[in-house]
Amino acid sequence: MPAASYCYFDQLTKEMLGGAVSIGNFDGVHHGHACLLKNLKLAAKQVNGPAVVVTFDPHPAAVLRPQAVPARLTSLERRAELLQQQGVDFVVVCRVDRDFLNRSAEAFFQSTVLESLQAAAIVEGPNFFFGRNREGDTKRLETLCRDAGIGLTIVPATAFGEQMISSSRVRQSLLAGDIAAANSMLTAPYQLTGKVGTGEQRGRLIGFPTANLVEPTSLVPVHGVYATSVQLDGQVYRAATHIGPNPTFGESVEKIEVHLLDWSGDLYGRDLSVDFIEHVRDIASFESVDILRQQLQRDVQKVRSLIHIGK
Ligand SMILES: Cc1cc2nc3c(=O)[nH]c(=O)nc-3n(C[C@H](O)[C@H](O)[C@H](O)COP(=O)(O)O)c2cc1C
Ligand SMILES: Nc1ncnc2c1ncn2[C@@H]1O[C@H](COP(=O)(O)OP(=O)(O)OP(=O)(O)O)[C@@H](O)[C@H]1O
Repeated sequence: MPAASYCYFDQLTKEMLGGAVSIGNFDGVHHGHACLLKNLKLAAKQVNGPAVVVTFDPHPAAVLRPQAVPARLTSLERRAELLQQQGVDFVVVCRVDRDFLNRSAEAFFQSTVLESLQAAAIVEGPNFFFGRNREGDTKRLETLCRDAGIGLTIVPATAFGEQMISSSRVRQSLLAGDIAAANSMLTAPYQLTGKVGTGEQRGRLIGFPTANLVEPTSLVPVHGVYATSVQLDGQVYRAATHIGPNPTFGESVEKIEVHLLDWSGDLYGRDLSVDFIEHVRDIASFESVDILRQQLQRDVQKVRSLIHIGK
C-alpha cells in the first residue's frame, strides 16, 4: 500500500476532479458498499473520469455524541486500503467538526460535490443522508443533481439474510462473537490492529507465548478465543487469539493476546494486524494451569483445522 492512500480536500489534484463520486462513512467496507462501488466504477467510466470516494474523519457521531460513539471497524488507512481493493481511484477525507456538520444539504452539495470535486456523477445507496441534521435524502439529492446537470445512480440495498447490510450490523455481530456473520457481510475478514506491548510474561512459562496487543485502532470483538491469522514480514501465520481477562490467574483486566503458530521471536513494539476467522470458545476459569495448558493445545488444533494456509 502506498504511504498516502487517501488525501484531504486541501490536497486535491487535477486528476481527482470531474469524476463519479460516492459519499459516506464506508466504515468496514461491507458488501453493500462493494455493490455501490461497482456502480461507481461504471459511472466513472461513463463520464471518463476517476472513481472517487468521499469519507469522513472523525465519524460525525464522534463530534455529535462523543459519549455514545460506536468504535470504528476500520482506521482511515485500512478503510482506504479496502476501498482501493474495490477499485476506487481516490479516497478524499472530509475533516469533520461542528462547522462542517452545520452546513445545509445544499451548501454541502454546492461546495463539496460541485466546487471542490467538480463531480460529473454521484452514486449512493438508498439510506444516504447529508447536510445538517441529515436533512438531505436521496429525493433532495435527485433534485440537486438534476438542477446541476449531473448524473445520479441510487443502487438498491444489499441484504444479508432478511436485513440490509450496514456497518452498525457488522459491529453488532462482532460484539455478539458472531465472526462468521460479520465476515459474510465484510469484503475482507475483520481486522484488528494494535501495538505489541508487554504482558505478565506468563504465557512463555506455560508454553504458549503471546503478543499482547495494546492501543487497538478499531472495535475489539466480544471476549472469547478466536481462530485468527496474522501477516508478518510477508508471510501469513495462523494464530490463537484470546480476548478477555485471565480468570485462571485471578486477573480481571481485559487483554488481547495473540499466540502465533509455527513462529518464534520478539514482537515487542511492533504493529500487528490480526484477521479474525472464527469464534472458537468462550473464556473459562480452569482449575489448574495444567488443565488450561491442555485446553490451549486443543485450541491450537482447532485453529489448524479451521485455517489452511498455502506453503
Ligand atoms: C488461545 C488462548 C486462549 C486462552 N484462554 C484462556 C482462558 O479461557 N482462561 C484464562 O484464564 N486464560 C486464558 N488464556 C490466557 C492465559 O491465561 C494467558 O495467555 C497467560 O496468563 C499469559 O499472560 P501474559 O501474556 O500476560 O503473560 C488464553 C490464552 C490463549 C493464547
Ligand atoms: N446494504 C447497502 N446496500 C447498498 N448501499 C448501501 C448499503 N449500506 C450502505 N450503503 C450506501 O453506502 C454509502 C455509504 O454508507 P455508510 O457507510 O455511511 O452507511 P452504512 O454502512 O449504512 O453505515 P451505518 O450503519 O454506520 O449507518 C451510502 O450511499 C449508503 O446508502
